[in-house]
Amino acid sequence: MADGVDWQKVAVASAAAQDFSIISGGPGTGKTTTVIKLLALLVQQANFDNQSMTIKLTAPTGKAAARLTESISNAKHSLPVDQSIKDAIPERASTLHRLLGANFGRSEFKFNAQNPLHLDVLLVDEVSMVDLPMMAKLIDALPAHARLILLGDKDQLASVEAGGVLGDLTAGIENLSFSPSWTNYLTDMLDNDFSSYTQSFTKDKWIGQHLTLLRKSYRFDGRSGIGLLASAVNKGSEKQALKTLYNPPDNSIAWHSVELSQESKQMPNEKIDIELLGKGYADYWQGVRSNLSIDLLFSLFSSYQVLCAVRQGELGVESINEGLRQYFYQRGYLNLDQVWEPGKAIMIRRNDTSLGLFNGDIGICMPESPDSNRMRVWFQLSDGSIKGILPSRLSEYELVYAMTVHKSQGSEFDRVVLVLPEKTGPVLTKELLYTGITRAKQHFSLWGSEMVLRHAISNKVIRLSGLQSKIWSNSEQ
Ligand SMILES: Nc1ncnc2c1ncn2[C@@H]1O[C@H](COP(=O)(O)OP(=O)(O)OP(=O)(O)O)[C@@H](O)[C@H]1O
Repeated sequence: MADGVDWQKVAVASAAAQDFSIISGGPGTGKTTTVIKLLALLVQQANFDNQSMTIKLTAPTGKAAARLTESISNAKHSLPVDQSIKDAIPERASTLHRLLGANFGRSEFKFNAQNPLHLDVLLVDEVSMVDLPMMAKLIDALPAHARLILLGDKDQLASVEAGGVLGDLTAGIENLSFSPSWTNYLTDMLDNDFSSYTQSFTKDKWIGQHLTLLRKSYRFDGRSGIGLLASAVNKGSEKQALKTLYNPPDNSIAWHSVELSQESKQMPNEKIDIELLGKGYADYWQGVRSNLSIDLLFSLFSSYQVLCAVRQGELGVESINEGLRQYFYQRGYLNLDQVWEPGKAIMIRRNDTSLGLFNGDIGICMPESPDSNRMRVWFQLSDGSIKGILPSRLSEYELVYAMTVHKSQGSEFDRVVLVLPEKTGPVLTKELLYTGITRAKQHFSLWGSEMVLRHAISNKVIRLSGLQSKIWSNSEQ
């Protein structure tokens, strides 16, 4: 293997030279930093050739698109390039549904093979959440000359729907091999020796040159509690994960071990401490009482999140949400008689294109104006703007003081609490744990029994789509 390779540079060299590339990396490995430089380079090349270039940014959910909008606009401002180049890079990302022109009441998208999208470069973030049918529709809608760049973390949970496209496409990414011509290209461009990558190259490993794995996290020190725990879980190492939890190297992680009763070995004999979970929202409720702006309330709300691995059961998202609602009532934050009142936070459960809302969008209930009693549910749209909707117009939604790990994909929070279920089960996998842990930027705390935790770490998602075998079947991974 080539030593001292800067994989961010490899990613740029790869995506600049080819129409299709995938950049995978864990949190803080520099996906945005890399891609913003890549976009600047593509614009510069187009300017040089006297061509205009239309770039579009997209992500599977509103939340992920809002994060992409924020991170691209931040990264763009610190780019050391001419303003004209910055101006050609968009800041606003849309959801995939919006990009493809979702039509209310119709299953077909406006943009498709017959009516392709108007763009030259498409950047898709959080690709781990995109399922196979959606990816197929997206590829169909691309014009023939388009350049497609996919970003994501291959180790995260795959989409709940059919087919984990990113996991399948990147299955052999840890052991890449390159064709001799590609090796020469990288060697010339980057001044590193890539010759060891040609050794096991066979023709069917064509995809290797389209993949780059960013390996170094600039956000977490690899030796921090969150970094060590995420890496232990990712490697499936129960021993290292438990060692990190029992003897954390710093105060970025906490472990609330729930002991199992001797008789059943299945039920925790200690209930979860709802008060402790609820206290994490104290700043948010303070903000609600002080009538802070919706922007500020969203930022307070997203600084803390309770996550659950499952929906049902005593430690599932439904009962934890109910427990939190009762706790907020006891604290005087909520009045259980009122359906809609300041501070109630919900998540949309079904796309509603007529309202411009998508499954997973989060809404906060607050008065229409500071001196009004009329409530609206406010949503932060993918472009960063805020939209207020009359509660009576909302149909399928649920409370969101706690959410499932699946729903948390594409979001990050300063502090995360992950509640494991009482019993093991097929949904509890190392990918789910890894996704939950890596949602936390500053502090992660885990509630659950050691037995359930051990099971989760040793349980891998089994992928059912045929894409992986089609691409990698003859390759040694
Ligand atoms: N090569 C680098 N050298 C120093 N700092 C870097 C480098 N690459 C990225 N960073 C810094 O690391 C932090 C995370 O980078 P970035 O936001 O690009 O990562 P990311 O993979 O997009 O993260 P995520 O998707 O998890 O939000 C940023 O503060 C960025 O400035």
